[in-house]
Amino acid sequence: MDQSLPDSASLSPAPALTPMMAQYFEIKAVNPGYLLFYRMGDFYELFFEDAEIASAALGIVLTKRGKHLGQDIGMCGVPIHAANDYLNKLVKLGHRVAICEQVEDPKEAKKRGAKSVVKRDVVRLITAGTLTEDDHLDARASNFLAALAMVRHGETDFALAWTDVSTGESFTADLAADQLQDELARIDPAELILSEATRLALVERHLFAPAWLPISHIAPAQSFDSEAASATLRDAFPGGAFDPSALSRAARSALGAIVAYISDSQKGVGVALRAPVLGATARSMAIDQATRASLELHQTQRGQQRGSLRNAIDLTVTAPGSRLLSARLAAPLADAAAINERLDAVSVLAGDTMLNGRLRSDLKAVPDLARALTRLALDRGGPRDLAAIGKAVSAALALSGHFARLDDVPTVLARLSATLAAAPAPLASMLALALDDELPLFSRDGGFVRKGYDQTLDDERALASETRAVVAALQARLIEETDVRSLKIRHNGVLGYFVEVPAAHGTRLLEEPHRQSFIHRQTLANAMRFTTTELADLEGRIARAHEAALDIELKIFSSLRSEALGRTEALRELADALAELDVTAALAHLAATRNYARPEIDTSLAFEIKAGRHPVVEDMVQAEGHSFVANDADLSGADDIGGGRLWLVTGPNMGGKSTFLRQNALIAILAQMGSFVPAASAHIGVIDRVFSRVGASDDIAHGRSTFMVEMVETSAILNRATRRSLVVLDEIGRGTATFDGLSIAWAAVEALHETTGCRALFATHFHELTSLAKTLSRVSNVTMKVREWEGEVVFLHEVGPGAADRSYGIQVARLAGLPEPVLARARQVLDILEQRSAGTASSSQKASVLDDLPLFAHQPAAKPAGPDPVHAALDAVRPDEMTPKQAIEALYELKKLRDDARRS
Ligand SMILES: Nc1ncnc2c1ncn2[C@@H]1O[C@H](COP(=O)(O)OP(=O)(O)OP(=O)(O)O)[C@@H](O)[C@H]1O
Repeated sequence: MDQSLPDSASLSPAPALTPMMAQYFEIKAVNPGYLLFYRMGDFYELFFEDAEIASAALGIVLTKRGKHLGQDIGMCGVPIHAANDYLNKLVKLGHRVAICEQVEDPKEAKKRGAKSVVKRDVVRLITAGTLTEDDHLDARASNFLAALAMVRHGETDFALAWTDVSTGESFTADLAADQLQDELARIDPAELILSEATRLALVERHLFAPAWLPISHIAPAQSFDSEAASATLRDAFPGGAFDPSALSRAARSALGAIVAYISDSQKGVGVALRAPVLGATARSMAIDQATRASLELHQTQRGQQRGSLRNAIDLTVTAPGSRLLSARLAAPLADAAAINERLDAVSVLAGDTMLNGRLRSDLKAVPDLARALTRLALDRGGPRDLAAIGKAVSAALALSGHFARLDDVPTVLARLSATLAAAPAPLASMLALALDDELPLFSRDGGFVRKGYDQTLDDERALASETRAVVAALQARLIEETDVRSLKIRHNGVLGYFVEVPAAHGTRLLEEPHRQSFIHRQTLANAMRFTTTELADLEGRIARAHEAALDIELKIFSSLRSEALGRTEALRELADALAELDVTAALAHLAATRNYARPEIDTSLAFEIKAGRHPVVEDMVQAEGHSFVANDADLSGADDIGGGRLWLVTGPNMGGKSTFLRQNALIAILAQMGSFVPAASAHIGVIDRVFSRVGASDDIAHGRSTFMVEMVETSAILNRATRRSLVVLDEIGRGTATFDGLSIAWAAVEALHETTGCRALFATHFHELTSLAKTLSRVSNVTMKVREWEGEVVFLHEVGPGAADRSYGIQVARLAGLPEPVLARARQVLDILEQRSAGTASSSQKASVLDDLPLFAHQPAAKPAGPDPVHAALDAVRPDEMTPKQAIEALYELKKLRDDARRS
C-alpha cells in the first residue's frame, strides 16, 4: 500500500495543492484525452471528470475524496485484479486510458520525508488500436491501427499505413482521394490516426466519412513529418529489414506516424512490427464499401455475423487461420496465376479427405503463435506465451510429416511444408524441458519451471518446502509445550505466519510461562493469534527461499524469452504458414463437404456459371427443408465484340432476382480469393472490380434519401467500372417517379453496354427496358419463372430466357397479409391502368378510375384478426357448474360483449 498517500483530511480543504494532487495534475496534463488510471495501492483510482465518465460507463460507485478549489473531488476506483475487464469495457466504448503506476518503492519515497509522494509515471497508453492481450482482443478478428497521411504536392495525394499491433503485421498503400473510403472500409480499423490539417482538408472535400469519427484520433502534425519518419522507421526496423526510401513520401509519413504512436503508447518498450507489405491494395480485386455491405461479406446489413458470407464459409480451426480467411475475403486476388496457385493447393487437399482430416485435427491444437510472440517482444508475455511457441513449433514439425504421402505437391503446399519442416525444433525441446505442464499467466507468480531443469532452483525449492516440514515440526512442539491440542500454525497475507488457538485457550498463552514466548497479535471472535521469535525467524527463511527460487525462475524466463525472440523472423514465417495451411485445409473441407467446384480462372472475359448457388441462402433454404434451385449465368464476352454481356433480369417480386444477382457476385469473389465455388462449374476471366448495388437503403443519418444514395452509387459505378469489372445492379431508378426512374435505368444500361463493356446483371421491374435487347447486341433478357395456380403465384426460382410481362406485386402483397378489400381495389385499379397503357380502356373506364379513387380511402378496414370476445366468453361458460344467478349474469355479460363489439 502506498504509505505516502495523504488521507482525505490532508486533501481537504485545499488552499494549495497537496503534493499528490500536484503530481496528479502534472501527469494528467501530459496525457490529454486519456482517462488516467492512477495507481494507489491495490486500486487504480480515477478523479474529477475521469471519475464521472468511468463511473457512468462502468456502472461503479462515484465517491468523493476531499475538495479542490472548494469543489468536491469526484473519485472512483477499480481493483487491480479486475482492472483488465474494466479496461476492456472502456476501450470498447471508445475511451482511451493511461495507466499510471508507482515507479518506486514507497519506502524510497518515505526516505525523502514523511509527506513525500511516491513517484508515479504513465507506463502504457491503452487505446482500441494498440491492444495486445488476449482478453482484450477477438481471437478471430484482426485489430488494425491505421494512419492516414496527406502530402499536398506529392506524386500521390494520400497514403494509408496500417498494422495489427498484436501480431506485428503492417501494410502501406498509396491511394487517390476517391479510394480512401473504400480502403478504410476494407481494413475496418479499430483506430485511425491523422493530423488536424488532414482532417480539415478531408472534411472540406467531403471525403471524411462519418464512420471515421468515433475511431479518429488527431495526432500532432510533427508525427507525420516524412523527413523525421525515415529515421523513426530505420530505428523501428533495424538490420535493414526494410528500406524506408522504398516508400512514397506520404506512405513514409503514415507509417512513421504509426510507429511514433505505438512507441509512445508502449512507453519505450519497442514496437515489434514486421517489415511492411508495400502497396498492399494494388494487387487485389477492388470491392467498394457499398458492395461489401450489399453482398454482406463480413457481416449482414444489420451488422450481424450470422448470415454473412464469412460466417458461411469459415471452417478454419485456429484463430489466426480465421483472421487470414477474413483478410482474403476482404481482398481477393486479381492475378490469375496467383489465384490458380491457391486453387491447386485447395484442390489437392479437397481430393484427399483423409490427409485433410489429419491436418485439420492436428491444426486444432496449434496456439496463436503470432500474438504470443508479440506479447513476449513487448515484454508483456508470460510463461503461457512461451509454451504456446513451443507447442506451435512441435505441431508444425508433426504437420510437415503429413505431406510425405503426396506424390505431386503443388507450389503452395510445398512452400508451406518446407516452412513447417524448418521450424526451430531445438527451441521447442528447450521449452518443453524447461516449462511445467500447468503454467501461471504471469512470470512474477513463479512455479512454471519444470522440476529437474535447474539444480539451484530445485535446491531453493527444496529449502522452501523443507521449511514447510519445519513449520509442521514446530507446530507439534508448541502443542506439546502449551498442551493446546488445537493449536495451529497458519499463514495469511497480513500477518504472515502466526500461531492460532481457540479463544478459550488464548488466555493461557497470555499468562506465564507462555507470555514470555508468545506475542499477542490479534483477537477474533473464536480465536486468538500469536507469533513467536522462532516463527518470525522461520518466516524470514521461507520468504528468502521463495525469493531466491523466484529470482532463478525469472532469470530462466528471461533467457528462454531471448531464445525465442532470437528466432522471431523464423517464428513469424511459421505463424504465417500455419495460418495459411489452416485456410487452405478449411477451404478444401468446404469444397468437399458442400459440393463446391473448382473455378477455371484465366485472363479472358468469360463469366460462365453452371448451376450456381447462393452460399448463404442455400443454407437457409435447406434449413427450412426446401431445396435451393441452382441457376446458370453466362455473361462471357470478348474484346472483339465490345466487352462482356449484360443480362436484364425481370420477374416477380420474391421471385429470387436479388439472390441470383448476389450469388454470381459472391461466386466471383470466392473464386478470386482462391476458394472453390457453389456451382457445378465456373469459368471466370479475372475481374478487377466487383460492384453490387442490391437493395439500396436510406442514409437519413447522413442526409441522403434512398434515391440520392442510389444515384451517388450508380454514378460511382459508371465512372469507375472497367471492361474487366463485374457489375450487379438491382432496380436502379425505383426511388423516383416512374418515367424519371425508367429513363435513368435505360441510360445506365446503355452506358454499361456501350461505354464500359463490363459483364453485368441488371434486375428491374421496368419491363419496358427489355426492348433494349433488340438494339444492344450483348444485352439478353432473362426472367425468374413463376407458375400461377388457382389465382396464387408459385415461385419456381428458376432463371430462363425471356422477359416477365408482370411483377405479381399484388399476389405478393396478399402473401404479406394486405387486407382483402385493399387487394381487390388494387386489382381493379391495375386492370384499368393496364388497359389504359395498352390503349384499350374506354373513356368511361378511365373516368371511373378517377371518380372511384377517393373512395379507396373509405373502404372498410378489414376485421382485426384474433379471437372473437363473444365466442371466447361463451367458451368459458360452464353451465353445469353455475348457480341460476351466475347464469343470468353470464347472459347479461355476453349481451354486453356483443353490443361493445358492434359499436367498435
Ligand atoms: N434459387 C432459389 N432457390 C430456392 N429459394 C430461393 C431461390 N432464390 C430465392 N429464393 C427464396 O426466395 C426469397 C426471395 O428471393 P429474392 O429476395 O432474391 O427475391 P427478389 O426477386 O429479389 O424479390 P424483390 O423483387 O421483392 O426484391 C429468398 O429469401 C429465398 O428464400
